[in-house]
Amino acid sequence: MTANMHAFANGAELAGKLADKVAETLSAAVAASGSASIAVSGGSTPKAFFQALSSRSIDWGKVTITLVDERFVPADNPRSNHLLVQENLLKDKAAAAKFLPLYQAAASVEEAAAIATEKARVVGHPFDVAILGMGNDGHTASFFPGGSNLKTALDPNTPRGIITMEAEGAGEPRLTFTFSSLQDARLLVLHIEGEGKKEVLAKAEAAGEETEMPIRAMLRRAASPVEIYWAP
Ligand SMILES: O=C1O[C@H](COP(=O)(O)O)[C@@H](O)[C@H](O)[C@H]1O
Repeated sequence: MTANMHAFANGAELAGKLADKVAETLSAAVAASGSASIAVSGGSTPKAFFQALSSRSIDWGKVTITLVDERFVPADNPRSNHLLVQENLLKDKAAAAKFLPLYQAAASVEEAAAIATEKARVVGHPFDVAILGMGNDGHTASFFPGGSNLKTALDPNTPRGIITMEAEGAGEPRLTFTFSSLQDARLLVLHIEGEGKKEVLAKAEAAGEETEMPIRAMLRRAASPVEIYWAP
């Protein structure tokens, strides 16, 4: 519905300010309800933000961290988003947080999605914080253009939970929270960096089909305002 742009001089400044905002939101949630939840993205962008957040003083033992999306690979695979979070966020003060993985050692990605959905029932109604990324093709989470389950993923009537996605640009089969699971996060952030991503965002903000650039679903229909954090 609404998007607010927050532009920073560089990635380091963005990482610090975003970590401050997220820490404030998680601490407020812990104070209000005794627990807090955050779903984060993978990819190359969030590393510095994860490191900044891991040093913030939050009652981390009451915080559950999960992923917006994941590849169907175990946590020791270099392409695993879990591994990225393990190495950059689940350390320092944040080492006390609980982590809820999307990958499950199941016989199929469909089975893994069902197990992960069951395990995730306890968090995110709504998430206190969701941090989205965006690929150069306009995907967010694992909502890929041409994705096998894209229609279901973006359907507002698809229940909260994790579904599978396969797409040409995705590499491995994916596990992804649905649009309905993420769009009402109390703090909904789109974290992007670089001039190229700014151009992709401008294209996504223009007219066109959601299925061509699935980030449009968030920009157009999310119940929460999308807070865009950008640095060159
Ligand atoms: O595939 C993925 O990519 C996007 C964006 O990644 P980036 O490397 O361009 O920052 C990310 O948001 C998503 O979680 C990840 O699985």
